[in-house]
Amino acid sequence: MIEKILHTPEGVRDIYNSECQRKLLLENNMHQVMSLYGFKDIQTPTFEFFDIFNKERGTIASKEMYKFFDRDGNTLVLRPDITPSIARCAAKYYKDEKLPIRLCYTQNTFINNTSYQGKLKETTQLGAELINDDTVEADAEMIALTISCLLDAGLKEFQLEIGQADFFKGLAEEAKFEEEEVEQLRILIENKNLFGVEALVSSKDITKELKEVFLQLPKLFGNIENLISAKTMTKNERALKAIERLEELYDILVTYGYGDYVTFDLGMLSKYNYYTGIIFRAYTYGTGDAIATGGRYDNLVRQFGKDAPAIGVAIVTNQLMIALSRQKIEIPIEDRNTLILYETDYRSFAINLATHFRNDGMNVELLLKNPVHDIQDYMNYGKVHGIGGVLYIKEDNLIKVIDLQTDTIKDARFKDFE
Ligand SMILES: N[C@@H](Cc1c[nH]c[nH+]1)C(=O)O
Repeated sequence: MIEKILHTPEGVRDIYNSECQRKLLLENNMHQVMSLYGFKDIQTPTFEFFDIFNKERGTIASKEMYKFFDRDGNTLVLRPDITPSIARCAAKYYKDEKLPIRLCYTQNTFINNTSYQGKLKETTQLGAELINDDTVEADAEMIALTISCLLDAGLKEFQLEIGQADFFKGLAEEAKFEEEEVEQLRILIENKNLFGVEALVSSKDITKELKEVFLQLPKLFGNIENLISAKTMTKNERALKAIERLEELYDILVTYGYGDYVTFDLGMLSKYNYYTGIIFRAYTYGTGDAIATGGRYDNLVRQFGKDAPAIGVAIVTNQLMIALSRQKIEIPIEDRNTLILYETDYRSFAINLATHFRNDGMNVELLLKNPVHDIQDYMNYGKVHGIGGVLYIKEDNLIKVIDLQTDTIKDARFKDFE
């Protein structure tokens, strides 16, 4: 029975010991990259009013959110997505700012998805949002930032797939599809279900040319040349503009030196309806899920009262950790702690020594030796708990210096540490 209270609910888990150390280090390093691109931190609340994430915003479906009530009867949700919260903050705190705003965050999201294949319901996102910039240069910057972060994490082989929400939207607009049909078609194309697309499109009264592009859509992916061929398939202005934007984007990414990391997919559509322009996802070996997702959302901030274009990305740290571990890429953590172990008689000396070392920036674990345990027990303990060395204060004026990396023991005098 007591075992039961040790369990966590399906979809959430404890992260501890070296895994936790590696996760935080990874997040810190990538956060550093975001700082190098000029992004400034923001923290938003873990739960917000349901309205921030409702259907109109275009985030996830209501049934996938964790909802609850406050004592006044307001419906609250655990944030399933951070972009709408940032849009709210941009409208609230930067209302009159006309120039670009760069915000970044490391926060958890909560999605009540079905529990298949151990999918996590709480994940950490390392995100960046660039508001008040509608240029293709901003699109390129966010993609370059994503690539820089993934390279910094140690990944070598990954691809960033880029789509353009407007390509599909332009065609759907021309076909005069109902909202529901658009949604159906979106799912079929996203799943590359050619038969489904054919069945749906054939039942509609649209030109042969338009039908053909819809049928081709799930196949319109690959390198930049595939985009050029897609241009001959339609005269739809919005769709053509979408391709031109992608071509320009590619040119800029080549300037960044990142051309080889990107491919294009005009059939890529997102479950998030707030995307208005480019959308992208990063994939690598070792996990089927995207390790980063992002896109342009030019209409979302307006819903909170500020007319501002925006683009952002979220790197999903948990997925990235899985990929790194399956690719055997190390996140190098150091065993940086020193253990000062002392007998009661030497308490003052031990405390003073620990303070002295801490003032010098060393991590010190201070421990009174329990006679029940021998020195070997403490050495084993140190190895499991990230300790590089033990200073055992045993006798007057004698310190045993134990190096846990080499298992060597040397004697030192008190004065050696003054
Ligand atoms: N919020 C998106 C990622 C994103 C950040 N900015 C724009 N898009 C997600 O959770 O997938």
